[in-house]
Amino acid sequence: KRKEDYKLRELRIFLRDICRKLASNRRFYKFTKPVDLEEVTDYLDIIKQPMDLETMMTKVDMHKYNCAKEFLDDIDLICANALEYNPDRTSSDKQIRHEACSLRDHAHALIEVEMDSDFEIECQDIAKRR
Ligand SMILES: CC(=O)c1csc(NC(=O)C2C[NH2+]C2)n1
Repeated sequence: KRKEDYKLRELRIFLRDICRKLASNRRFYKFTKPVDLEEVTDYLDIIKQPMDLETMMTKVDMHKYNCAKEFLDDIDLICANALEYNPDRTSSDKQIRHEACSLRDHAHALIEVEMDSDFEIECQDIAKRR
């Protein structure tokens, strides 16, 4: 095991905790699982790269994230997808857009508060080398 592998293990432990906290917040319920393509039949016509919190937890376990920025890029993707798929002036579209923006802001704020900035810089250097 190299020194940087221990850093990436610490990153995975941290990101699992962030993912758990977001997925347990009822406000973000719609983003916890992949959109059901049998219910929402036109989803893939509009959204080319679906993302959700359960998929992100699996990606943590599969060592797909080498720094918190890569994790936040997928959070931003969840949000952008929801804004794109729900653009209308209806209250249901407005509500899901609000929930999506809240997920994005909560995730960024949680990581900002809980993550040592030097640790993220070290992880981003590892990410660059891989
Ligand atoms: C995850 C996501 O963006 C999502 C799941 S259902 C949905 N939208 C609707 O069901 C209708 C409300 N206007 C269309 N958006």
